[in-house]
Amino acid sequence: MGTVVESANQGAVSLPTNKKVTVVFVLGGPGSGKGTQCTNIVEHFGYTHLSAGDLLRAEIKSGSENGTMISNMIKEGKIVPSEVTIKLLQRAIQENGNDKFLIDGFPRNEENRAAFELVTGIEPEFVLFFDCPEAEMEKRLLGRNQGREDDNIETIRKRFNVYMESSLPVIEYYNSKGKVRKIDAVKPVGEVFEAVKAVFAPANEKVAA
Ligand SMILES: Nc1ncnc2c1ncn2[C@@H]1O[C@H](COP(=O)(O)OP(=O)(O)O)[C@@H](O)[C@H]1O
Ligand SMILES: Nc1ccn([C@@H]2O[C@H](COP(=O)(O)OP(=O)(O)O)[C@@H](O)[C@H]2O)c(=O)n1
Ligand SMILES: [Mg+2]
Repeated sequence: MGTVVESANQGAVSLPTNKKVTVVFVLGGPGSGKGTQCTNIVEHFGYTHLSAGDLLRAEIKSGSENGTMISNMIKEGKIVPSEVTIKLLQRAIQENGNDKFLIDGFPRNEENRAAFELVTGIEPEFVLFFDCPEAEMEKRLLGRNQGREDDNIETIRKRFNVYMESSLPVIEYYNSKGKVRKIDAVKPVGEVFEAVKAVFAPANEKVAA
């Protein structure tokens, strides 16, 4: 079952305005393994991976007028206003030929969730939720080594607070609608992916097992 993107993009580039897409939200705390597992899902199930955090970091690098604001918010572990993030997600969906998307790290608060639904009309097929204890997430973030400005203990603590206060309620919201597929994310990468596969397979299997 697909949904329709009502395009708000009236820019110079001609983009499809009514694209039917399937969306899976990939949620979980910072360092729970969202990005790692999305890479595996892309390989096995043919989705396109859109990381909200990666899109925001690319926007900073592109020299956008919002760059300084986004950069400051990421350093503080705060959630960037939905308007900015949704525009980036919409553009990425419209520019991509695929019709199946993993949206990783979004929606991260109630404002993200409600605005995305209102602007795009998209309801997720389901929400993949990586459940991981804070101590394990902290250890992973401190060892991530990707040169991220927010992978330091001060920002990590702020991000954990934002996660508890703002992101968990979004997961609860989808849980009450029966849409959450919860994964025990504390195990090694391969074992976590086995659990992920059970959620996506067999309907979506790209190649025969
Ligand atoms: N199951 C796992 N066990 C141990 N380390 C992991 C696991 N999954 C991811 N990692 C590592 O933890 C760090 C954070 O993972 P990442 O996929 O970036 O998480 P997120 O996108 O949720 O912040 C990375 O260095 C990654 O290699
Ligand atoms: N929906 C989102 C996603 C990320 N972000 C910002 O980007 C930061 C990094 O997000 P991320 O998804 O790359 O982080 P990880 O969970 O992968 O560690 C967040 O802490 C927020 O500051 C946001 O403002 N809104
Ligand atoms: Mg990530």
